Amino acid sequence: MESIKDLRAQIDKIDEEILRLLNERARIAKIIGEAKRKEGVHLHSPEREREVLERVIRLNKELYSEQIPSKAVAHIFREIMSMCLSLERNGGIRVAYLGPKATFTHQAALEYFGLSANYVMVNTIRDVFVEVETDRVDYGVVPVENTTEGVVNYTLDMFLEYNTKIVGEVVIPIKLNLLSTRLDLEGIRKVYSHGHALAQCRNWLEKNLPHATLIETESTAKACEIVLEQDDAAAIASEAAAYTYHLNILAQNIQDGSNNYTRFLVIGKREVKRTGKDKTSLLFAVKHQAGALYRALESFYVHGINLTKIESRPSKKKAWDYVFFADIEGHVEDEPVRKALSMLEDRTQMVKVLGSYPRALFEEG
Ligand SMILES: C=C(O[C@@H]1C=C(C(=O)O)C=C[C@H]1O)C(=O)O
Repeated sequence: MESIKDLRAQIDKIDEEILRLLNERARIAKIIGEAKRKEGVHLHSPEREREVLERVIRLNKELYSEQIPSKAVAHIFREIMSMCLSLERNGGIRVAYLGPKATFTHQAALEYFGLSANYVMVNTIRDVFVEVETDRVDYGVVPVENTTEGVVNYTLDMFLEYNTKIVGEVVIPIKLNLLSTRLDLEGIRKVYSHGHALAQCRNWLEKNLPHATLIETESTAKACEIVLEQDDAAAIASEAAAYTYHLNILAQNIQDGSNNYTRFLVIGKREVKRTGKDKTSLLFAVKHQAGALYRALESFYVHGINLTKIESRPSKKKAWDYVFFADIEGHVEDEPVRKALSMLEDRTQMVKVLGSYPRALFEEG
C-alpha cells in the first residue's frame, strides 16, 4: 500500500485541480451574470440551480455508484452555486428568515441558499413577509408544516394578507434537544420553546419533567436567549443552537416522533419556470352550499391532478367562513393544471395561486 505521505501528495494535486476548476466555473458564471444583466433577467435562477443539482446527483449515481452520498453532492454543489451567484451579484442575494440565529428556519435557509447568501434575521413570521413585500430582501424563508405537529397556521394566514409568492420549498429533519446552563435535569422548573417544538416533545416532557412550566416563545433560538439569563430553565432547540448560545445539551432527540420533519417555504416576488417536478400551492373559497367543496375538488380529479395537501383556515372576514389551502402536483404552465384551475375558478368564489415551484429535492430532509 502507498504511504500516507504519498497519498496526501495525490490529494494535494487533486485539490489544486478542484481549485482551478472552481475558479474557471466562477469566471464563466460572472460572464453569464453580465449577459443576464444586459438582457434584464434575474441573476438568481432557481430553475437552473435545480437542473444543475439534479444533473450532478444523477451523474454521481450513474458514473460513481453514489460513492459520495447524493445529499453530500447536493450540499457541495449548493455551496458552489451560492458562491458563483455571490460573485455575479456583489454581496449575493438577500434572504430574510425567522431568527434569531440557529433557528430551524435559519438551517433551512442555509440549506436552500448556501453560505454565500446575505442573511437578514427577523423576529416574526410576519416580518419575513414584510421584508419580502417591501423589497428589502429578495427572498424569505418560513416554516409551514411539521410531520408531527401539522400546519403552521400563522404562516398560512400571512398568505391571506400579503401578495408574496411561493418560489420554493425545503424539508429538513428536526431533532430537538433540551439545552440549559445547568448540567442536569435537577432544578429545571421552566422549559421554553416555540409552541410546535414543545408539542413535538409532549411525551418526553411528561415523563422527564412533569412539573416544569412550559412557556412558548417566538422561536426555538429565542428560547435559548432567554434561558441564558435564568438558572432554573431549559430550552428546546437544535444542536446548532447549543453551540451558538453556549448551552449544555442535557438530552438529545427528545421529539416524540422519530420521523420528524419540517417543510419550509421560500417566498419571493417572482414566478419560477417549470422544471417538470413541480408543485403548485393555491387558496380558494367556496359558498356554504351542499357539495360546494366536492365540486371544487372535482376539478383536480377530472384533470388527473394529484392533491398533496388540503387545509382549511378561518377566512377572518366572517364567523364560520373558511378558505382552503391546497397543494397540487404540477406547474401552472402544465396543460392539465391550467385546465383544472380554470374549472376551479368557475366552481368557486375565489382562487388565488400562491406559486408554482420545484418540489423539495429531498422530501424527507
Ligand atoms: C451561473 C448562473 O447564475 C446563477 C448561478 C448558477 C450556478 O452557479 O450554476 C445557477 C443559476 C443562477 O442562480 C446561471 O444562471 O447559469
